[in-house]
Amino acid sequence: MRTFPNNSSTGAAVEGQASAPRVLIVTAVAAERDAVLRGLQGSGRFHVVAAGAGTAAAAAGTAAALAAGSYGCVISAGIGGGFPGVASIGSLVVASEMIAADLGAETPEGFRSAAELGFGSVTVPADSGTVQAVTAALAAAGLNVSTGPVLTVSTATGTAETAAALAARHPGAAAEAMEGHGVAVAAVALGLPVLELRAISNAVGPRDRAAWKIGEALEALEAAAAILLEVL
Ligand SMILES: O=C(O)c1cccc(C(=O)CC[C@H]2O[C@@H](n3cnc4c(=O)[nH]cnc43)[C@H](O)[C@@H]2O)c1
Repeated sequence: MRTFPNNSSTGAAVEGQASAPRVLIVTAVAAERDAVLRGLQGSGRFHVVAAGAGTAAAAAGTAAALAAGSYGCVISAGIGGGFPGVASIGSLVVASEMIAADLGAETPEGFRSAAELGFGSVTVPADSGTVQAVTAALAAAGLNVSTGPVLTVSTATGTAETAAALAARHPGAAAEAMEGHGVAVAAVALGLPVLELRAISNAVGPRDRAAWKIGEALEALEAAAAILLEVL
């Protein structure tokens, strides 16, 4: 059982189930929230909200939930696209870092990130100890899990060219989704450890919406949530 720094004003977290700090899980849509809730089996220590798609909704929803309650850890969770050869459909990805991958500017020389343009970092590292603990627990449960950077994008990748460009800019990128960096920015603003967990529904590449395995991904998300119960 891990403990986390607690953002309540009443004191530090104490080891043990009864006093362990609460965990906030933020999904985009209700189907993702409901899959997580099924896995959590009614545990009152987790609060799960569907905040909407995209970083603005994710950051605002996370900030609102954190303002209304006391939490020791925040998780962005949902389905996502997996980079071919790194994260296959139906597998899980635990982010090592959450990267705002399309925050920047196009220039005649190509894309420049906001960090390269001098506007500050576009990367939020996940809490490394928790990443290791969660990844190990998911693997021990027999789930197919990998760890690597997860890219937050405003436009889902739909061509092989964009997929290749993202992979080249972010070596080792495991997945892309649309909320992780927003959740992470809100959590870090309050000094809370943050994670991102994605269940892979589709490959990052040429758009083929009919091929998305949403049911399979939601089942993997539910199974992963059941493991979170044991490890957090
Ligand atoms: O149609 C449904 O039943 C359904 C059920 C659960 C989730 C959805 C979504 O469309 C979720 C949108 C959410 O998914 C993430 N996502 C998934 N694949 C990608 C991708 O390849 N690139 C970017 N984002 C992806 C994303 O976080 C969206 O917010 C539908």
